[in-house]
Amino acid sequence: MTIRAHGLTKRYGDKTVVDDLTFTVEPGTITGFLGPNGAGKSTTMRMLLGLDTPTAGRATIGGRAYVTHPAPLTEAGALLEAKAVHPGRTAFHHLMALAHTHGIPRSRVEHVLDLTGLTDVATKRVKGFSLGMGQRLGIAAALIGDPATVILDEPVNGLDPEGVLWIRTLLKSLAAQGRTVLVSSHLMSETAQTADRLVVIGRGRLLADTTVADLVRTSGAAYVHVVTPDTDRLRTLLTGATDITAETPDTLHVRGLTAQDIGHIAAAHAVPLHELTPRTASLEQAFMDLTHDTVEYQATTPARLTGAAA
Ligand SMILES: Nc1ncnc2c1ncn2[C@@H]1O[C@H](COP(=O)(O)OP(=O)(O)OP(=O)(O)O)[C@@H](O)[C@H]1O
Repeated sequence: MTIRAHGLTKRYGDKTVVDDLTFTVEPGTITGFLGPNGAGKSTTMRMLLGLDTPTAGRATIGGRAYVTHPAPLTEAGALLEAKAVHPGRTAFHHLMALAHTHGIPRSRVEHVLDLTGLTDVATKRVKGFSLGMGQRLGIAAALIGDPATVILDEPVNGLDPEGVLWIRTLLKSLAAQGRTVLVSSHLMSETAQTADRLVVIGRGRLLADTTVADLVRTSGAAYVHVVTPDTDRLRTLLTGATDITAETPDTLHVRGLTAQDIGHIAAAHAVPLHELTPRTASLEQAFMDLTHDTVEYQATTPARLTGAAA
């Protein structure tokens, strides 16, 4: 089932939290939904699921609004932040109650408990659960209807490294089964290890709808590190470069040309090269470059620490 947001907009008073967002999430892929804190990810996900009404625009799953599906839990399962679970209930009873109201058999409850590694604690009360166990229970609930579409808001929150790895494997298997997987995060490096595509937002606006590789390539942070005894000559030959900086007397950092382009040009003009290395920015850097202007709360150094005030 394809998820589509078309011109999706949400305003609270005069604040536009989601601003004319249009994107598509395809089946069989994991799409990472990225943005700094407060970018509007949760609000967008809530609108996809019909929990918030858009001020303008439309959100559809499989061509129709989520709430109009006859059996929504089998169409889309979701983990949203701060999901209320009755603390006195056991994990098993929580899931059974959910299954019961949706005509889902007990065998499916047992299956999702097993899938999320909660079988051994299924009869424990939820109030004794760690953050990670609560998160696993939320994921079990999201998967209970065997949904074609899975929407998870910050699923790795509170998980230890083993849990993070488990989530990654789970998401990959869900996508491999042909499901549509949309997963939000504010952690680029974590998302890049799992996602096929990235939808990046900042202050509610679409900043990129791309693949990980393309994001790094187009972020402007990729360059080629060139070492040559003849930097002056090479500089004059690299007319196609968008930017050339001299790092040391024999080192150039070249943007806008590939290592292959530079190698060919140098060979054609018999300029000796001692090093020719493509260097890409870290994903974290690419993400920060992209979202920098949209971060709500920029860190500033308090005057006290700079010695400006006693
Ligand atoms: N009910 C509401 N009334 C007013 N403002 C709201 C409401 N819900 C969210 N906001 C504001 O909308 C903005 C986006 O919030 P949202 O939770 O969607 O962002 P997010 O990208 O999910 O952030 P985070 O990563 O911190 O969870 C924030 O500035 C938030 O304060």
